[in-house]
Amino acid sequence: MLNVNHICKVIDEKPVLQDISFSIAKGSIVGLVGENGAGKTTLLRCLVGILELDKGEITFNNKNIMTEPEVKKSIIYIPDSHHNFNSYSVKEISSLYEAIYPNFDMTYFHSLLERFNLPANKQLRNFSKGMKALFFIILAISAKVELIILDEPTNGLDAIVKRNVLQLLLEEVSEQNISLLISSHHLNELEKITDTVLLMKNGKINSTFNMDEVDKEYKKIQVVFKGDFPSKLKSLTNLQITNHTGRVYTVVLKGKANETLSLLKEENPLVIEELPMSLEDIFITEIGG
Ligand SMILES: Nc1ncnc2c1ncn2[C@@H]1O[C@H](COP(=O)(O)OP(=O)(O)OP(=O)(O)O)[C@@H](O)[C@H]1O
Repeated sequence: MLNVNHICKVIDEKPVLQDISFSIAKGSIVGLVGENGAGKTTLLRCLVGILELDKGEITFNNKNIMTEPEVKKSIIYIPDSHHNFNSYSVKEISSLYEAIYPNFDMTYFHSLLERFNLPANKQLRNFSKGMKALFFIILAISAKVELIILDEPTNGLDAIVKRNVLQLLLEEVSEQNISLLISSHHLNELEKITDTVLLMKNGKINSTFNMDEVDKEYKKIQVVFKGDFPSKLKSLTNLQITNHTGRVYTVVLKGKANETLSLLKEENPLVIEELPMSLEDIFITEIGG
């Protein structure tokens, strides 16, 4: 559906995106994660043609988004800040989106406003930060497009609304067979809903994870030795200590995990236990921290 082929973007002589390629299939939920300044927002802005590419191409349903811009009616991008809309009313904004997106469903839009207790007769400046975030997610869903791109969508939402909104997005994906691309620093939320996660570092896609196969690639182990952590294990390139409190160490093994696990066991640890691997563990292992 969406294909990104070797795209590059330079801003102020700085290479912000460097040779990025990936694709998003119909019906999938893809997460985009990376440290601050990695280039996530720039990438999202390129995907919808707000920023021009310096190299590479982006196609949606085999149509180039730059040379065949009508294809952008099938994609909606919700940025992480909505200040530009403050002086407009709910009615004005929904009418604007209805004019842009041919399948915009106004009846559904109003039913979602009601479901989430948002007023339909106010200006956006009267909404709290969380209400605005919720409003734009509802707007995106009501546009009935094929791909929704969300930048930090759950910032400012309280725990209950957040859970309901994520549930709503999941329902839309399974019932309408749409796709989602979500950039977020909330790794615990992303790991619950995504099929694939793209990890960005310094303007590049550092790695791509299929969330169902993470356990094959990594192992997270908690281990306690009688004395210090053996120095010969510390020098292993596929072993990273991610945490330690006293003599209790948490390590992540990447690749050849079973072989390295045997090396740990050979050092006769007092305790050795495998823990579930989270997206945050992957992030720390790959980005370093
Ligand atoms: N308009 C701009 N002018 C100058 N530099 C820019 C501009 N937009 C982005 N950059 C630079 O590009 C890099 C990537 O920024 P971007 O906002 O895409 O990162 P990000 O991964 O979304 O970060 P964060 O997680 O903090 O939101 C940063 O170094 C940033 O300073």
